[in-house]
Amino acid sequence: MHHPNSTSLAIVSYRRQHELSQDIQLKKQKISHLSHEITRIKTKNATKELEVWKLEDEVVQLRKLYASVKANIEKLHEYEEDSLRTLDNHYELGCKEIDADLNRKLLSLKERVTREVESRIQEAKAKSAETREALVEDISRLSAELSALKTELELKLKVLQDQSKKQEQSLRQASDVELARLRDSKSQIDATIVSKRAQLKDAQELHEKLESSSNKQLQQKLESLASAYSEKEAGVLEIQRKVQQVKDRLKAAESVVSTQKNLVEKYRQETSWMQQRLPLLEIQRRELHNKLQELKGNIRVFCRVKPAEAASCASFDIPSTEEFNSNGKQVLTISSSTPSSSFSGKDIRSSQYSFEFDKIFDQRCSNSEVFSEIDQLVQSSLDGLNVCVFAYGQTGSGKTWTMSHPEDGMISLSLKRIFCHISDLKEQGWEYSIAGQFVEIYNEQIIDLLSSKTNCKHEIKHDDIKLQTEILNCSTIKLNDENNAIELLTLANANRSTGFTMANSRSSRSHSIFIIKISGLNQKTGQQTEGTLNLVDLAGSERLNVSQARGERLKETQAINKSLSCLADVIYSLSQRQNGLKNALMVHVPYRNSKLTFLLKHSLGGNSKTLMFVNISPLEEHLNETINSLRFAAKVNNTKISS
Ligand SMILES: Nc1ncnc2c1ncn2[C@@H]1O[C@H](COP(=O)(O)OP(=O)(O)OP(=O)(O)O)[C@@H](O)[C@H]1O
Repeated sequence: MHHPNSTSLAIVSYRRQHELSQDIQLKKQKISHLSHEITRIKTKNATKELEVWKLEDEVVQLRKLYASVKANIEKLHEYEEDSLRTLDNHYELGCKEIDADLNRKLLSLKERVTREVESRIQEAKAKSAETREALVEDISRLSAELSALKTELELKLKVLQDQSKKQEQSLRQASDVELARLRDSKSQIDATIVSKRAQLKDAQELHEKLESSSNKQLQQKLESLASAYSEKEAGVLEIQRKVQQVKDRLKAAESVVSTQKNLVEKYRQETSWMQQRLPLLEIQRRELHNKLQELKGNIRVFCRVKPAEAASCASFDIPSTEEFNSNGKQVLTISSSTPSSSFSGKDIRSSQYSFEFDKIFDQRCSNSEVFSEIDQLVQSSLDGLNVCVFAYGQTGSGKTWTMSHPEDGMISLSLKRIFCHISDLKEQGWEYSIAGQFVEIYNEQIIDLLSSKTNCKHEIKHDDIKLQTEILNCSTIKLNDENNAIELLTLANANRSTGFTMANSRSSRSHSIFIIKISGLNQKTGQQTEGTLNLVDLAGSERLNVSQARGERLKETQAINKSLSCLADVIYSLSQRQNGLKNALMVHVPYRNSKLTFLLKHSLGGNSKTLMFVNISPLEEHLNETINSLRFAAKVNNTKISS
């Protein structure tokens, strides 16, 4: 293969050869030389030519190869194009298929997604509806709460605003006051400054004056000022000491006050505790009080000896107040130098008699001392029990003195004590209602001493459940205080029979009974009580010669004897019952045998308390009656007479 460059070179070199051959001719010297060169070049050229021929051959070969390669390439191209076309076709077909498949899938996916989306939308819609409802509820609830809160906040705000307004007002007032005070103090300070300045000026003038005065005067003044100063200092020290003393005293007083306060607080607590316990303690007190009265005896007999008026007294041996025998009784011994012929049985021959009593009051005892023994029975009547206090004895033995003395008789003192207890018990919630009746039993007839009506029949009615007694048509006066009671007693005394018998006033021939009805209600505990206190002044017990009595007097005498002996029988039977004798409940108590015992039925038996004063005269001449009275006492006291 011949390269174009090589070809041009060959042409150039041929031309040059040609030129050179022309030059050779022209330059023969150089030709030989150059001929070598040429020969060498020719050789080289031939080699080159050969190489060119080889190269041209190679080029031809290569061209052939190129052509075949090109043909192959073209074939390959064709094949490639065919393949590509086929592939394109396949691709197009595949693409179409894939497209179709994809479209299908897409469609189904679309449908599925659409369905899914729709269902989700439905669900979401449903949920959103629920949520919306809940939200609506929440919102309405919250708005209600909000409005409530708002109202509350508004109220609070208003209160705060009011408070702040008030505070602002008070602050403003305080600041105004403070400002005024500051202004005052400023003006005071200004005034002080002015006065101080004036003083300073004075002092300066004085100073100048002093400076101008002699040294001696100054010295004297200085000394006097020094002594005055030391005096003042001592005074100040004294004042400081006194102030310290006052402070110390104040401190001590404060500590005393705080101790007192603590004590007061302690007492207050104790008082409130006591007040709480008071109703319970009151119940216990009542129970204990009643037990004590029972231990003392539900039937008690006391003897009271009237003060001696004459010299001819029987010899009375009365024990001292504290002297009791082994039975817990006091023994009265009477000795007589001239035994009375009216004594019967063995007593006639005896000149010394002994009687047992629960208590004996001698001639010196006052009514108040006597009352101290029945005081507790008055308390029992306030506690809801029925109580009877009798005064028994011959005419003139001191029954009326004991029972009805206007100042310190048992009636007066009992009333005083009742009203006193009532006011004491008020603190514990007790309210009492007191009513009084005053009757007389004369010839077995009841006479209402609070009424001026005569010929009025008074029947006795018993309430066996409440253990209370009622006298029909009998006046009852409500007693609110002692004055009412005094009015009642005055009225009774005025109405009391003033008819005279042969020897005595009719009052001595009748039994007088002052009935005090006591009803209590405790507002705090609801407890109720109903008690009756009967204060009885019995008819004179002296024995009358029935055979000598005529008409009214005979009737009186029989009635008195009957009722007194019946009273003794009733009390005796009751004491037998209470002493727990065999078949005690079988013991008959003859209440009905007299008006007196029938009237006092519920105040004599059961849990009621009976007290009998046996009033006796110390006179020798009354010894018979005294012995009779003591016998009566012995019977009701269920004791034996020793002689
Ligand atoms: N303890 C006494 N101290 C002083 N004087 C007394 C005492 N007891 C009685 N007397 C006096 O004795 C007199 C008779 O007393 P009183 O009227 O009390 O007796 P009585 O038993 O009530 O008589 P009657 O049955 O007639 O009513 C009165 O004058 C009275 O002053």
